[in-house]
Amino acid sequence: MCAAPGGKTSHIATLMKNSGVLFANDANLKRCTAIIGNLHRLGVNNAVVTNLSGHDFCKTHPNGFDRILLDAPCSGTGVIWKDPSVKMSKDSQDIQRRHTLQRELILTALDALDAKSPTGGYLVYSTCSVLVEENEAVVQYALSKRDCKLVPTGLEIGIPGYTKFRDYRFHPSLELTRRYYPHVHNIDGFFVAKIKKLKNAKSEPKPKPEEKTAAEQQESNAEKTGKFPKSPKQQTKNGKGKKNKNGKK
Ligand SMILES: C[S@@+](CC[C@H](N)C(=O)[O-])C[C@H]1O[C@@H](n2cnc3c(N)ncnc32)[C@H](O)[C@@H]1O
Repeated sequence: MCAAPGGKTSHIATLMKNSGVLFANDANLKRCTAIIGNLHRLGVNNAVVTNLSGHDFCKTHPNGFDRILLDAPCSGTGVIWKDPSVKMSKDSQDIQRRHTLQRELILTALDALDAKSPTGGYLVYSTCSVLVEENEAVVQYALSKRDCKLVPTGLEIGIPGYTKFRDYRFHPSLELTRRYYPHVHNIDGFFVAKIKKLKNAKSEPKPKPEEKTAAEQQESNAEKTGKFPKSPKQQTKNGKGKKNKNGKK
């Protein structure tokens, strides 16, 4: 769904051996030309390249795809070793913007899948970010908004995704997702989740207030205020939680 320049599309095309139909979409027209170039170079002749925003993707083929890869636009915090400028060029507002876009795209991707597909109904969500806000929090949001469940990725390496992180609490099935770190796995920092869509009819299961996890509470607070909760380190830095000279908070 966010396919340029086409690295993963080319790999999928190789696995499909020019059978079936492979759609490669990207919102950036210039970057679409890179997909076309790569597919031509590799002799792929079963692919259709489209230039749509992911938001419109499900409108073209609602419930129409067997499998979707959403390799979402992200902060790139997993590839800092290749591009150290990421450390200086991204602030918390960038992360908030990406988190919002990722949540929109993951719902669109689920709406474009066919739950009744005899061979699929699967969405793979991935990022080259190591931030919980772009990974587990996005998947948790999808689980709360659509009838779907996490399934094993089938990947042999990688460590399980977080079910708890600082104040976040995620569904236990988040441990089926996989995280990768350069210093552990000698590859880019990466996150992968495989999701099975269970029903084509849209349903937004609304949790009762008492069922809201801390993370969901934070999510809705973040939606209201546009701000993520600060990490304990940031809170100390800003003086919150620090005692004043009289020993009072
Ligand atoms: C992580 S890159 C994809 C890399 C690609 N999957 C590969 O393996 O070569 C994310 C892509 O998302 C695209 N993108 C950003 N916003 C988008 C949107 N709203 N809809 C669709 N694509 C979008 C960007 O143009 C960028 O090419």
